[in-house]
Amino acid sequence: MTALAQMAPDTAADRVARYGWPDLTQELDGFGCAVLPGLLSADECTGIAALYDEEAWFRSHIHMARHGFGRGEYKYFRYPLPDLIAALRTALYPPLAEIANRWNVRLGVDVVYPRNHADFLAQCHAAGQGRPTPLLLRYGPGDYNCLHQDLYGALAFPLQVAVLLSQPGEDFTGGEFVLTEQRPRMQSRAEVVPLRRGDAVIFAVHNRPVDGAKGAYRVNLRHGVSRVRAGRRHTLGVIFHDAT
Ligand SMILES: O=C(O)CCC(=O)C(=O)O
Ligand SMILES: [Fe+2]
Repeated sequence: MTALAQMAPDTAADRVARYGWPDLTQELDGFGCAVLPGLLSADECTGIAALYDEEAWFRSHIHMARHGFGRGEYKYFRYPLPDLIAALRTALYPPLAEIANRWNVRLGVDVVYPRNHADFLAQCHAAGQGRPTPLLLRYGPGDYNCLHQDLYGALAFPLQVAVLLSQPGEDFTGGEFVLTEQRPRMQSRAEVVPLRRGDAVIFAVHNRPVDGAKGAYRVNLRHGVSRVRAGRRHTLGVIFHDAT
């Protein structure tokens, strides 16, 4: 077991509270994504990436090429999650639930997410979604992640987070985080999110409201990763709904 399991989980809430949530909310409302610079330290990034080779932490291992998902691989964590990852997921959820609830109001969706992640997970479990979805991804030269949506059942929390664990320009080149937004009867919009090691991107899982002349309409988002040109790139994915 690495030092990771011993990291103090109580700092996660402080870290999350440090960010300027009004500005982040504006970014998410305007563009469907926002960056949390330096959510993890360099040591934490190295520690989490190193878990990839410790089988005991994971419930499954996916080779993307076998499924047509791209090229590269990832592993889903099993419960109990490493402390730091569990603490971050719990701490990130409440501000995101506020945004998600406002989005639902704007879209006329009659769903209110509970304030605490534990209560949302209880809803997932009651709906037959009980498998953990946080994951570690590993890309090498030529690897990429096709545009996709991380939906794992009827219940889906509309925002998710990915943390870049490797340093662009040092550990790898290429491998940009990409989001596309498909607007009804319009051409798609792409967004490339510049990240440094330890930065987290918050983004919409499948759709979000955009204001139009006749009220808010729904746009459809997908995310992926462009081709890694050289080196190795690791990411931590934090999804808030559990899977069937
Ligand atoms: O590797 C990345 O940056 C994207 C990972 C991803 O698809 C996810 O976290 O859901
Ligand atoms: Fe994803």
